[in-house]
Amino acid sequence: MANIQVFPTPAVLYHSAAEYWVRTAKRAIERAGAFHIALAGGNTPRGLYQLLATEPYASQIDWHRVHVYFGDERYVPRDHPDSNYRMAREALLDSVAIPPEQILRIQTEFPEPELAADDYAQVLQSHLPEGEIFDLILLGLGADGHTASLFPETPILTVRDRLAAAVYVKKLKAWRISITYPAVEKARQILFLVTGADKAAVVTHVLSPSADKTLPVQHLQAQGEVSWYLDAEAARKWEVTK
Ligand SMILES: O=C1O[C@H](COP(=O)(O)O)[C@@H](O)[C@H](O)[C@H]1O
Repeated sequence: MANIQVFPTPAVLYHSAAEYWVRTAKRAIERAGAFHIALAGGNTPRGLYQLLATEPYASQIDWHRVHVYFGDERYVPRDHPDSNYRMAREALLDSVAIPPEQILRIQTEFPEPELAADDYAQVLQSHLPEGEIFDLILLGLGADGHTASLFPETPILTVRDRLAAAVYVKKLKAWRISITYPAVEKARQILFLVTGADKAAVVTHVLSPSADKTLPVQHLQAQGEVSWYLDAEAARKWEVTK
């Protein structure tokens, strides 16, 4: 059963998510000496990343022990405005003392997206602790029900033998590279961040136990703890129907 919390504004949500990150990082570092986290891309998490780079959060985290991965990436150069890595770098990674070799971005320099995905699958296998388990994966939710780049009606949804894969998203006319269901499902903790009125319909669908299981996020068989942090706008229809 997921833990679902609704916050009045994105700003309040970001503070709670920053506290969640700090708690989870401290616990992982106490337990294993390292914190392995996969970041979400898109717009929603930017405010969280910016907050983590400031006080009172930044000094509570031992950044030297943080290992950063990405849940998905657009197949664009790393300094492209659409790059998830660029967003995270500008909002957080440039401002904190994570050793560069512990920032494991999805390398989009490969001539084919499949090669970039194969490379990232190897990176995950060789860098994640035994069992390929993330301590925390941050995820978003698209209005069409995608999470990471697990888009509806795409072949990546059936991939279970690799930790990362490439996917062509017809409606975007673009390639993405994403971690796959098995990589997500093994995580110790998953935190979804969803804000904005444009997500209200999909939030209601995804969080209603009786809704048709048509969206990728509904097929996630998470083994660890799952939390949903919603702002009031995103939760508005769900709160009415629950
Ligand atoms: O394209 C993407 O979309 C989702 C949701 O993004 P948001 O801006 O609507 O929050 C995101 O989680 C994913 O990482 C990203 O590549």
